[in-house]
Amino acid sequence: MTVSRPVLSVEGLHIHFHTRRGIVHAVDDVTFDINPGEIVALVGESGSGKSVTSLSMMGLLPRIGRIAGGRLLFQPAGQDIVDLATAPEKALRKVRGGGIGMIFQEPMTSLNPAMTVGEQIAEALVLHGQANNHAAMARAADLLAAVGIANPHARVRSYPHQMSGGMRQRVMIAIAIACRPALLIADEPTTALDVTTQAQILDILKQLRHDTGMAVLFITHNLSLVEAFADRVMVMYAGQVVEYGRAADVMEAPRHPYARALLDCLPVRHLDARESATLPELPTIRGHPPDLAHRPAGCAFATRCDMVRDACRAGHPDLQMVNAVRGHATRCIAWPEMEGGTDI
Ligand SMILES: Nc1ncnc2c1ncn2[C@@H]1O[C@H](COP(=O)(O)OP(=O)(O)OP(=O)(O)O)[C@@H](O)[C@H]1O
Repeated sequence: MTVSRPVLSVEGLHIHFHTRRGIVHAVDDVTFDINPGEIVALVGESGSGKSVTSLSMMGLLPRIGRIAGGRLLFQPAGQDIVDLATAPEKALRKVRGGGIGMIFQEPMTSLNPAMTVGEQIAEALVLHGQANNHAAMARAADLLAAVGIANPHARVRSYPHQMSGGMRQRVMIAIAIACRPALLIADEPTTALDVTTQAQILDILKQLRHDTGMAVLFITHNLSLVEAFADRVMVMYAGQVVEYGRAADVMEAPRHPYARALLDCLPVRHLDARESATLPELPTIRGHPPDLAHRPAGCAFATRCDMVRDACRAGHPDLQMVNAVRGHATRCIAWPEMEGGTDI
């Protein structure tokens, strides 16, 4: 039996920002793999380090940020391994939009308003040597069809402002998948869209991974999307992965108080607007994340945690296995005392 290797292995990643307030430890020892065809969700509040982790893979960190340690091994099947943490800009340029595609929250700011969507898709193909100008325009129409845009041969001549938000996001996906990437990074791809369009976009991504074997790193602050969409989830807090596991396991029985608190903040799903209006106000997680320029000595969640004890403030908790067979781990020493703690 051949076991395929992960398409991306992140090993002990540290990212620092050199600011006037000191060194901000934005990402602190993050390790994970993504396998071919797998959808992995990276979840956490604003500022937890999700975007910075993904930007580092593309060599797109802001100027004051740098990778201070670790490896980012990009290893698509049949190709040489590239360490994206140390690769020269020329190699990163080849990976960006080539081996790794990327889509963001607001397609209007990423699309060029002065070019037709067909020209923009074709440009990606020509830039990466996938087609000449003529063939690229024909392929652009195929790609629009693949992301569910009706009348693709006419639509290649549309400008972004002539399309709805949902259609523009489909165009962004078409550009991102144009060069058949082994990995797609989707950073809050549906946040600006209504619920129906959100579901359609996620369905397209699922279908694409099914058809092409592309892996997806899905970045979101919205845990309610994770269950239906992702295979595995990693919960980030203050620059660290605090829990990871199969999406269903983490949603069913979270083993870190932060993950549990995020779940408690979810609205009851599948209610219409009138029914939701009658719900009591949603809980929020009290307190604030720590200042990443002055990391606390113990657990970063200790000041906000209702299970905190002295040992939590004393030492820095490591990730520990909850269930090794199912690959479920938490960075909490108190997890056996959580509801249903030992019986999954
Ligand atoms: N340009 C910057 N200068 C200084 N610090 C930064 C900068 N960009 C990010 N950071 C630091 O990195 C941390 C992680 O930021 P990041 O954007 O990855 O969070 P996020 O989880 O993606 O949040 P969001 O959901 O709001 O995008 C921030 O809390 C901040 O401390």
